[in-house]
Amino acid sequence: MMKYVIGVDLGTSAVKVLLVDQKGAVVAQASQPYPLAQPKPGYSEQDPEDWMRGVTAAIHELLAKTDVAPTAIEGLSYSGQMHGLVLLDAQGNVLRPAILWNDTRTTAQSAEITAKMGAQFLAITRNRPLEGFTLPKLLWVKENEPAIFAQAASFVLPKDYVRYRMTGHLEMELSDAAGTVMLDVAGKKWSDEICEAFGIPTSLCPPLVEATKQVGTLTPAYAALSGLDPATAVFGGGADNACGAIGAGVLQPQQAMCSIGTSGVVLTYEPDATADYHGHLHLFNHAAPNAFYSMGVTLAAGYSLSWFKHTFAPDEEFTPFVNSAATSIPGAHGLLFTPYLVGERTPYADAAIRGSFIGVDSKQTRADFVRAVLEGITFSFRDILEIYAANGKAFKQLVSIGGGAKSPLWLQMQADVFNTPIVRLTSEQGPGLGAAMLAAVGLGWFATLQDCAAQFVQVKQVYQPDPAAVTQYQKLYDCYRDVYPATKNLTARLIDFQ
Ligand SMILES: Nc1ncnc2c1ncn2[C@@H]1O[C@H](COP(=O)(O)OP(=O)(O)O)[C@@H](O)[C@H]1O
Ligand SMILES: O=C(CO)[C@@H](O)[C@H](O)COP(=O)(O)O
Repeated sequence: MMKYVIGVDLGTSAVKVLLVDQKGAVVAQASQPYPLAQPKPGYSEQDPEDWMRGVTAAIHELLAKTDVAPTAIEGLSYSGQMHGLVLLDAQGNVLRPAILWNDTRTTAQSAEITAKMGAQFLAITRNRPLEGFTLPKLLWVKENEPAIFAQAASFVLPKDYVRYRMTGHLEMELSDAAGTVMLDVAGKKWSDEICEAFGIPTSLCPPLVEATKQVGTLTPAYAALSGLDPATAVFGGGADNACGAIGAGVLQPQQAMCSIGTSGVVLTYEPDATADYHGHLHLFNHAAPNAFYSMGVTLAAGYSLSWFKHTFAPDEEFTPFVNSAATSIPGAHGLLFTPYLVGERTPYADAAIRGSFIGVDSKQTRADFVRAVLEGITFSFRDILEIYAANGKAFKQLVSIGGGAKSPLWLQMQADVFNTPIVRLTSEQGPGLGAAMLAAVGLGWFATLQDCAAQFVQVKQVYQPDPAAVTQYQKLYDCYRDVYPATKNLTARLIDFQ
């Protein structure tokens, strides 16, 4: 009898669930969106209850789409949006809305961490204390909501909360824990030094669990609610970018991926923790055992496109809207866009920068604006590749995943802007597939994630750079690079008018 696993990808815009068989075929998938609240400029929050509603509804939809018996689904694991702070009281109740990875209210706390620990912080956590990471969020709650902080008994990350609700086991998984910047990344343990320096009781930090470790099974109550079998084995899961890398087969040195979700990421596998990008890129524990990955992050990648669509074409379908950019040309008839809608992380750690359209001309059409948005997002990924290049790393190809990888036009644009072949997989659901692979390996179906990738990760097409477009895009990228310094002070002054 064929056996199955489920990968639950708890994204920022939606939860995606994948039912995958032992051969790696995605036999069914379902998705449920949830809202994102921005109560003030720079704030970004979600209600963990919305995640639970979304996950359960998506599992119902998944089961309804197939006649696979729940008892044939042997395991389930997760991929989760990173860094989001979920504060729990002693009974496991959520104390306030989750503060997400793209929330930048924490500039003062980030500066405070740098002032206090500086280079030592980078040496322990292998990262700079950027606004999006969890420790500055914890400090923000401690300083601004002391009554809530006083009630906190533990904190978890988004997918760890969902796993807790499904199994009753409260743990934090290692690859995601790295993104709290409270971890000794090379030592794979909580840093007592950091907790002590910032007055965070170590009792708040839950036990750590590895990605392929079984934490338990579903509670009878959640099994009854979801329609899954109570014996379903539940595994730790991973940070969405770690899972995206696994689902893209990025499991060897020199392999790299580009992910266009709500955020945008360029990531490469690091076999050990010796890589040193001096804090210009993140370095985290991989969900693959004893490995690491480095990455740069564009805060508003797919989010910029979604913002543009819901603002100017709310009633159109995504695919024709994106395809309308084909009627424009490289450079969008002289229009450039920078995707700094919520500030930026890589290469500019700047919560105050905002996006811009430069070169608006009366001959331009809406298609030019769509094209400029796609190009601006893609140039922001090129910025990350330039950091890798400055550190001696050039990639032979990049595997492209995430919602943005649905678009052939955007995939070709990536090949042209990066002057690098772009690999499209049979499914763009890299993080969800990675989550399913963690369950498959946890169940012992494969000895290693690499063995599992050889079976599960299938290439659909490779997009080769077009030399004429590469030349055009090089000139345009040179202009793009000049937009940040020219708009930094100007857009910061406009924030007061928001
Ligand atoms: N047909 C499409 N073509 C190109 N991009 C798309 C398409 N549909 C959605 N997207 C982009 O994909 C993004 C969502 O990607 P996804 O990987 O699901 O994100 P997340 O995991 O953050 O929820 C959206 O912000 C949107 O810009
Ligand atoms: O903050 C980061 C990585 O450091 C983001 O990449 C989040 O992990 C959200 O991912 P998506 O929802 O865009 O997949």
